[in-house]
Amino acid sequence: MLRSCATRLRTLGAPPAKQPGAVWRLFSSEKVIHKDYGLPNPSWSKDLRLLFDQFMKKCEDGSWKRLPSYRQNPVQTFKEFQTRFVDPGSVTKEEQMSKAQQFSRSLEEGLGFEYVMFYNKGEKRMVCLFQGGLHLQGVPGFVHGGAIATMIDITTGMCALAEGVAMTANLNIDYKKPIPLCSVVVVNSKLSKTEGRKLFISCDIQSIDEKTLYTSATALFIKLDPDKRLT
Ligand SMILES: CC/C=C\C/C=C\C/C=C\CCCCCCCC(=O)SCCNC(=O)CCNC(=O)[C@H](O)C(C)(C)COP(=O)(O)OP(=O)(O)OC[C@H]1O[C@@H](n2cnc3c(N)ncnc32)[C@H](O)[C@@H]1OP(=O)(O)O
Repeated sequence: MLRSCATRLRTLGAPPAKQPGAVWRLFSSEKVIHKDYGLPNPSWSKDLRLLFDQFMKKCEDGSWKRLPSYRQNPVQTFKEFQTRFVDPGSVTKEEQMSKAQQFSRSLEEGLGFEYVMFYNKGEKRMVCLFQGGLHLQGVPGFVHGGAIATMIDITTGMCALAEGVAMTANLNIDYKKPIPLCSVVVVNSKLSKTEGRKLFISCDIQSIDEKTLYTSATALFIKLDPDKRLT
């Protein structure tokens, strides 16, 4: 389903996957550099690089695909989303739209959310390799629960988006062990059931040696109905 996910995201205006660093002209007066954040940077630990390399190997036979990740979606993405699902009276102004950023990509490199996602279409599984930086602290030395929820929402969300444009309706999280800051963990999500527009997705977060289960969660996403306005 990844091809259709990628196709859908492109339909919504995301930059094509094969053009990291390409210059995208959104308005005649504005140029935005779209950097692909799902690639190694100097803040990535040895563990994260190692895991990244392992998953890139898995991509070679086509069973897994790495997802590119951008800080900003082109204005066209907003426009198409709003045209399809938002009441014309409540659409966001174009100037504001151009300044919007993906929340999880808006912090300084290495201090916030460092992650990369891989999708297995056959298994309907989305895996996220995540390193939580020092500015995600909750209890001293550990990642904030809200930051963990964010990563679960994004990972399950991307799993859901492979099926269509969907939003989180419900997220249940069991925090079993605290996640140390700067450690690398594996967020593993899978579409477990579909009922009409409802997508049920399970998710857990484990240490890289799989010995520690930090978090387990279930999420319900609802595919948006084009005949209903969100606002
Ligand atoms: C959306 C993305 C778009 C574009 C992507 C572009 C770029 C991608 C780049 C990065 C993406 C990163 C991933 C992002 C993932 C993050 C996702 C979010 O954070 S979404 C934000 C949080 N969620 C919301 O704000 C949603 C607020 N809720 C709603 O707007 C609505 O409730 C809804 C979810 C849209 C559902 O409303 P509908 O009117 O469409 O559905 P209903 O007729 O009410 O229900 C259908 C069906 O589902 C059952 N149901 C609904 N809600 C719940 C619930 N909370 N618990 C259990 N069941 C629920 C309902 O009972 C109906 O069931 P049925 O009668 O059996 O059919």
